[in-house]
Amino acid sequence: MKDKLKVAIVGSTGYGGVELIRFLQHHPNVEITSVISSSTSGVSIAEGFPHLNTIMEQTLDGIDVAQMAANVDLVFTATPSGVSTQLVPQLIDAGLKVIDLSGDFRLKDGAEYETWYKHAPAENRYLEQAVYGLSEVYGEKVQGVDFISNPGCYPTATLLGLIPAIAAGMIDPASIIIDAKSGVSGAGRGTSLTSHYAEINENFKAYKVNKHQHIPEIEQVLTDIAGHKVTVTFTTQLVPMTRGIMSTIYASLNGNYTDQDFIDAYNQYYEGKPFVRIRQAGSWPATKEVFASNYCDIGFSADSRTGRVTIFAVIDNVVKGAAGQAIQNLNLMMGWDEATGLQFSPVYP
Ligand SMILES: NC(=O)C1=CN([C@@H]2O[C@H](COP(=O)(O)OP(=O)(O)OC[C@H]3O[C@@H](n4cnc5c(N)ncnc54)[C@H](OP(=O)(O)O)[C@@H]3O)[C@@H](O)[C@H]2O)C=CC1
Ligand SMILES: CC(=O)N[C@@H](CCC(=O)OP(=O)(O)O)C(=O)O
Repeated sequence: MKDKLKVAIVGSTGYGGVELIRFLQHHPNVEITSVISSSTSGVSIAEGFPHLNTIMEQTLDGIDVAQMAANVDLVFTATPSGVSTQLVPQLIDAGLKVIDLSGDFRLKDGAEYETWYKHAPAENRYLEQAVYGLSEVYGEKVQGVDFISNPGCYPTATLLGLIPAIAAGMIDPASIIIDAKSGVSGAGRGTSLTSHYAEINENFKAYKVNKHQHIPEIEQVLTDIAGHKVTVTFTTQLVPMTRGIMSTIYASLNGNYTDQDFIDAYNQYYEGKPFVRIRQAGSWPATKEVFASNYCDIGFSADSRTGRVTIFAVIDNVVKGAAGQAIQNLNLMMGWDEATGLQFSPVYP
């Protein structure tokens, strides 16, 4: 039997890390060799996460780069921004493959990173080495590389919703407005007033308006696709649910395009991509329809009266927006079927 790829998960006690465990446990080509926490070690992960009782009782390890280099092939870093900047270069220098879930290596321009993330950037050579893993768009670039920067949750939904229309010249990139909503798990497991039950329950709340760190990430990719500088208006709102992102996108049409024109263009762009599903005309996706799965569902309404299109893209932020796409990228990196270990139906209702 072929040897399995040995992986470690740093940040395994966070939402992204625990979701990596849920999927990787069933991945036929992977063995989780080490689950790592910077704050708790020597106890079973099931102690802090009783839903893993009898399923995953591995003991949490501390961070030890030399030990990882000796025992594993690849490290997922599901760590906060600012932490990955410090840790990932050490892992790469130790000869490990890395898939980083943070925002620390997504922006190619270190100065721009510092402006939006308010942390010092990683050295340029690491920013240059990182391949941005929006799987459906940059899947070929990811193949065979050693270091992938996994996209942000909002950018994943937004970019998958926009790229085919921009690539086909169907919309004016200068007109794009993105109205994005996220469940609270997008903010991670750390406690803050924002995710306090009494603050979020029965509440809708805009935040980081025109200051969100995903704005430059979305613009960087759209600029690459359009071939000229693209800027967007992007607003994030917290909604009272646990998982899910809906990105509602408005743009001016470049012609008399119908819903069916969009459906055809998107089906063509995403042909052979198992995790993007395009809705029929008159049907728009809901977050529950992708819950706990790696799917991104997209629907349209092209309006000849206003000359604008509304595009809806939904994902589960913890899966397609983080752990699921990271595993899809692992599969692409390793030359495996990109759906390996990810073929679960959404949980419904
Ligand atoms: N939640 C989401 O929907 C998405 C998250 N992301 C990104 O993925 C990363 C992980 O997010 P998420 O799981 O939600 O975050 P959480 O806050 O839930 O978890 C973060 C993890 O990082 C660990 N950690 C904290 N500080 C350090 C440190 N100094 N050194 C090493 N480990 C540390 C924590 O565990 P411990 O104290 O045990 O070490 C914890 O397990 C973040 O960069 C986030 O921005 C990206 C897309 C979507
Ligand atoms: C609901 C919520 O708070 N979401 C977070 C997404 C954080 C995240 O995923 O950050 P990176 O992708 O930059 O790592 C936010 O808006 O900042």
